[in-house]
Amino acid sequence: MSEAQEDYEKGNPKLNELPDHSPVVAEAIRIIRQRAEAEGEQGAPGLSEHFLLRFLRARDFCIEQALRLLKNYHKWRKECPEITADLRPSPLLELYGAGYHGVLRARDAYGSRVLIYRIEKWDPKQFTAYEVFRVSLITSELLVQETETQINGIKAIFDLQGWRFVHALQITPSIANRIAAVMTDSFPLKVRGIHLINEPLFFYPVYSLIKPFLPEKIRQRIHLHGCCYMETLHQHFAENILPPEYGGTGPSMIDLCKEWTDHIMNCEDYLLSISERA
Ligand SMILES: Cc1c(C)c2c(c(C)c1O)CC[C@@](C)(CCC[C@H](C)CCC[C@H](C)CCCC(C)C)O2
Repeated sequence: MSEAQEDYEKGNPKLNELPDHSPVVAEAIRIIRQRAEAEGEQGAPGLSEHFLLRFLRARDFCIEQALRLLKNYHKWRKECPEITADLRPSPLLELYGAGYHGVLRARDAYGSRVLIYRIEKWDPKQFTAYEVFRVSLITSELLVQETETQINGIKAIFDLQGWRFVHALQITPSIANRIAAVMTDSFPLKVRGIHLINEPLFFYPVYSLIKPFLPEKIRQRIHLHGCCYMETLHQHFAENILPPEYGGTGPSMIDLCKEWTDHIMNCEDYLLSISERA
């Protein structure tokens, strides 16, 4: 068995560093495309090189696992039209405007992208959990285009300040199931860390709804910091990349939220083109 064949069977993180057009990468793309076509996988975004490459990188070039991820991705999208049918950000502008979501300008020390969500800014009377979920999917679809993010993954900080009973009611078992699926084997991003801060006691029942669906590997990457999070959060993220709201010296949340909103609004045509009912 050749070296490349062995890598394709077992996966090898070293291949992630190879440039898009190296022969080993090109061969992997050829194999996975052939198999995907043979199994009738032809979703909305097609089977282009750059599309297939993100599945290979997410699974360190193990072709079997990358193919399973690709199938789960298509299946998940079809099963969740409330989330995937229309990925245009404009219907969600008020949520963005409230400052619900931003992405840090700088990557962390491991090259991961860092996302921040502030539950306090989500009014459940105005937006359903499906719409709030869509915010995360839109960001994920844009970040997954970046080679560095395909290699080094993402980290998310959820600020659960202001989490209320009305929020908890939105997290039905079916939503909990979708949260777990998209974090584990239905989206081609490596989830390198989930940091919950300011979570109140009555968030734990919601967490225990999601937890059973998560594999051990992901569970270990979820950190519950509570309300005295500053010190423990700073063990994971350098102060110079965090906004002042979280004890850092980086750009403020207002600026980050605005920047990210402007960016996704500029990508509206692309986001429409990859919507499930485009
Ligand atoms: C590709 C991708 C997506 C799409 C994604 C997340 C991650 C890590 C991804 O890699 C995390 C967030 C999530 C699952 C959307 C969550 C939407 C809900 C409605 C937010 C409510 C608040 C949660 C009850 C808070 C805790 C959830 C953690 C245990 C993730 O969307």
